[in-house]
Amino acid sequence: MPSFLSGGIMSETENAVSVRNLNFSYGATEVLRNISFDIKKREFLAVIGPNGGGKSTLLKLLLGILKPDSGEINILGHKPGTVKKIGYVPQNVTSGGGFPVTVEDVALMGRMLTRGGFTKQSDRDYVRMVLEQLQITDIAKKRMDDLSGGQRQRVLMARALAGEPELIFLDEPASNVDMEGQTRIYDILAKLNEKITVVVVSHDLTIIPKFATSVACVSTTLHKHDEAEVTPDMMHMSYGADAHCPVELVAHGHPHRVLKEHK
Ligand SMILES: Nc1ncnc2c1ncn2[C@@H]1O[C@H](COP(=O)(O)OP(=O)(O)OP(=O)(O)O)[C@@H](O)[C@H]1O
Repeated sequence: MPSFLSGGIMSETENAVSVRNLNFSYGATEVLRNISFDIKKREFLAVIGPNGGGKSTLLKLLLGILKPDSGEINILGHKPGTVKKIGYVPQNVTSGGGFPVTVEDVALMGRMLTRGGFTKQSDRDYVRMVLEQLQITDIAKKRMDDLSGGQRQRVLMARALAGEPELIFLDEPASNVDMEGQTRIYDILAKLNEKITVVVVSHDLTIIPKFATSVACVSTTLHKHDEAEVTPDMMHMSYGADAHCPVELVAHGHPHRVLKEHK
């Protein structure tokens, strides 16, 4: 059976993402200061950091939704917003948007956004296969307004994957999803990561040892480690000077595993 997990032809640039001296403020609120980092192709980067640290803002800059105050961003060899083969799953999908569109239509729109032209039967077949792999075929004809938050999140993931991206950004993709759904999402991302670059913002540090190949901590500045480990510096940046293990580390049954050093 064909699978969207087997697609993804990489373009020729060495890095999927390169950022140099990036600065961004919302008015007088400085959000990101002098950030430089690279994401290599086929990395699985986990982006962590405190609430309000600038993680979502960074993703929006990489996607070209926001413009930097200064600095350079290169995505698959191009300027942000000009590359089609990028998937994005946004955070907090709290409403269906009030549009009378079905799940199938949303996923198909994702495919047509990156591929252009008219919808062919092959596009419909591909979308059906993506829905199957995400186990949402049963809701294909439902309207977005009639879905739970977790279902909507999976539909937006389907929309991103339907475009056969080379690089996918996900902002807390499992936040509205139960444990079984979370495992399914991360298993799919791990499989996708055999072919494409994955960047996931997550508060759940337990994904790091299981899935990530690198970790970046964003708290106005950015510290990146090209290994799947959270250092004491990152803990300090994310959770403050008196940081103890976050609840998720214990609750998911992997206490302390991601910590290089724990005091
Ligand atoms: N549209 C906006 N206008 C003004 N300020 C904003 C806007 N969006 C975000 N901010 C502010 O920018 C800062 C960074 O927000 P951002 O959402 O990027 O952080 P985050 O790390 O993704 O947070 P969280 O983990 O809570 O999702 C915060 O202080 C936030 O209040």
